[in-house]
Amino acid sequence: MKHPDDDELFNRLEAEMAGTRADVVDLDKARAARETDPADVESEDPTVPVMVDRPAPAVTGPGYLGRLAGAKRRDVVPLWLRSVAELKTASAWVARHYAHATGYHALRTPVYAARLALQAPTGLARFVGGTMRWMADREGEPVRLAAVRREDAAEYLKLSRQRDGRVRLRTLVAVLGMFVGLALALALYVLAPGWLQAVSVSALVLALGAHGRKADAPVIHRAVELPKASKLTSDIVLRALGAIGIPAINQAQSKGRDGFEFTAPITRDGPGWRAEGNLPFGVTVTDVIEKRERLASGLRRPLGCVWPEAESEEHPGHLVLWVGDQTLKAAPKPAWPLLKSGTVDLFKPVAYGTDQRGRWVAVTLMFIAGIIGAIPRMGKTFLLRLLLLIAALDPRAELHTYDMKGTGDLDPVGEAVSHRHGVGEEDETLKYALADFRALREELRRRTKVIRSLPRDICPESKVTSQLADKRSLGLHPIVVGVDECQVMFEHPEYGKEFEEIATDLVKRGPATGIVLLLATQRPDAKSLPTGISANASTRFCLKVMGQTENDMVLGTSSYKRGVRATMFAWGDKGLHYFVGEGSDARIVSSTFLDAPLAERVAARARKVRDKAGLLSGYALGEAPETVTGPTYDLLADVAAVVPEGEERVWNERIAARLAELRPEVYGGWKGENVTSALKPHGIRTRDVAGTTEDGTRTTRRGIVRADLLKTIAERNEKPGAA
Ligand SMILES: Nc1ncnc2c1ncn2[C@@H]1O[C@H](COP(=O)(O)OP(=O)(O)OP(=O)(O)O)[C@@H](O)[C@H]1O
Repeated sequence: MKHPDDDELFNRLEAEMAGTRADVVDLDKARAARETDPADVESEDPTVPVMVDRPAPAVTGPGYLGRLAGAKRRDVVPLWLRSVAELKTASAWVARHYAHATGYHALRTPVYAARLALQAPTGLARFVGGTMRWMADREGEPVRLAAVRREDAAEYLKLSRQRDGRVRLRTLVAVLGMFVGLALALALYVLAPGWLQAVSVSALVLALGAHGRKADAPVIHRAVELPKASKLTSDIVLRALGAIGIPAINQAQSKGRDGFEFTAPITRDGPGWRAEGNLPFGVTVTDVIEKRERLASGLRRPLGCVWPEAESEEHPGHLVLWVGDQTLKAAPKPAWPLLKSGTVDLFKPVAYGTDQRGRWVAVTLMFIAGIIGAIPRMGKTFLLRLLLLIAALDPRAELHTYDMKGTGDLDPVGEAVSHRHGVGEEDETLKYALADFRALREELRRRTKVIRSLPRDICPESKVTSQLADKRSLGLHPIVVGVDECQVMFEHPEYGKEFEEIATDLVKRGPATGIVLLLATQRPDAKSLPTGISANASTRFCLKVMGQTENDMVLGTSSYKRGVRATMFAWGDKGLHYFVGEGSDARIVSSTFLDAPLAERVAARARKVRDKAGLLSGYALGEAPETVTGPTYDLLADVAAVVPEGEERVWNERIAARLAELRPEVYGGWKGENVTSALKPHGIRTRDVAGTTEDGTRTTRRGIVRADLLKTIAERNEKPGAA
């Protein structure tokens, strides 16, 4: 007969035998080996297989100190108690709750009194009836009747005697009580002042009214309906995990195991419960996130309450499950700290939304290039406006705002503080925007030169700092450019390529020079958000999208696969988005909701601060833009000029050097890569080109084919704006 451990034994032996020997294993011998010390076996009998699992050494892994050093310490003081803002918010909620309850009941006091007075006769009847029953010892009656039915004379006599004694005593107490009561009433009637009489009678009536209440008609109703959130227990979590249809969990549970190993107790975490632990081997958190809806069904909680997450420092099978008391949408949001007062230092993180647990999430706008993507009507414009308002609150920041949708959503910011502001997709606006973008490119070049020329001790990291931004003479103040519906720019038949070229440059080199580009689009695809831009953006905000392609376009390649899926947001989840940036993993954030009047209020405050500091400029002052530095050059023509006929294939580094010679003020400092990225938007592909270096070595480097260049120029001339 097969021993029940044989399978396990085989599995263990498999690893040992694989590739090393092909002996037929004698199971009895092997079993015996399991019971003997493997070390002995190894030394004494070479034919017996060596066990794969060694007995645990006395000390496993790092020593005590090592384990202590690596231990994860839980917070002594919870986060919400450490943050003054969160403590204030929590206290304000509690205060508001009780103020509301007090007001609610105070207003209804007369109604409550009338109801109680009406119920007083019933209460009196109940009181009298109850007293009579008590005096007559009615509670013992069923026992006495049972004795009668059993015809048990001895028992009956015993019970009757006891009852007689009890009735006598209770009657005495009742009569005494009645006399005391009457005497008290008489004394009150004769001696007490009017108010005390009134209070006593009212108290008596109310007490009788309360005694006469019906169970199904409460006198006092609740002032607030508290959401009922049941406690999250391990049973509920296991039940839900077993119901989502992951085979490894189901198999474990069918064998009587849990299928999930809790690594910490289930605790309260903000306005919800947090459970964490290890999924079975091979199951990842992404597998669970994919089945979030089923998980919510298993937990019997609304979808908006259930947030399974991975923890970046743990293995991919470590699940952190946070279950909120209320859906993210319904949960009360703390007031935005910058709503009524305060200014911003763009070099520091600024709170712009809250996470599932109601904690502030901050964004540092400096040194980023951000993209915002979503399907229409999910709150993309509101989010962009919020970020621009944050920028507006740093008086040093120069704002360039473009609302290509043309509905005026960015006007509160634009009218109040923007240096450049454009609304609509008319040709005039696009020309204005293009001129501004060209000026920004020039500014970018100027800034790179300024930064390069600064001594190391002033500019140690070769990028703008808050101190450098303060020095107006250097002109390195933050510039924040926000474009809503940016696809209008990039898809424009005439200016699209140039917009793309400049925006790509701003995304790549802008952050270090203090220029921040924020682009929002409702159609995140390669045309509306060119890959040169989407791939280089450092910060991403993705509200609800419909599919994997859009998701990865906004959040970065493979995000969908890793379980970062903005497709899971519901239609009503406005303002809810995945936020990638600030050097951390994707986080779910509910952005602060500021409607147009609130936005106007914040913008007006921002304008006041700027006005005081004398930092208002451009559009906000009603100034027309200075004559725009249009393209004083044509890149394609310039490249054609430096690649003479006969030179069919040429290295980009050579083109860069020749361009720099041709127009040092424009192409000074260009390298081969600059040529590559500048030509890319025009559709000119860079390939491997064989050539000879200055010292005569034959080698292959990146370059272009002259025919491609000429073809693109011809197409452009034929169809103005095509390239
Ligand atoms: N953070 C938020 N919280 C709650 N509701 C919001 C939030 N942000 C936006 N909304 C609501 O969503 C609606 C749509 O917002 P918004 O105009 O920003 O969408 P959009 O994605 O820009 O749409 P479109 O693509 O049509 O421009 C707004 O009218 C607003 O009421």
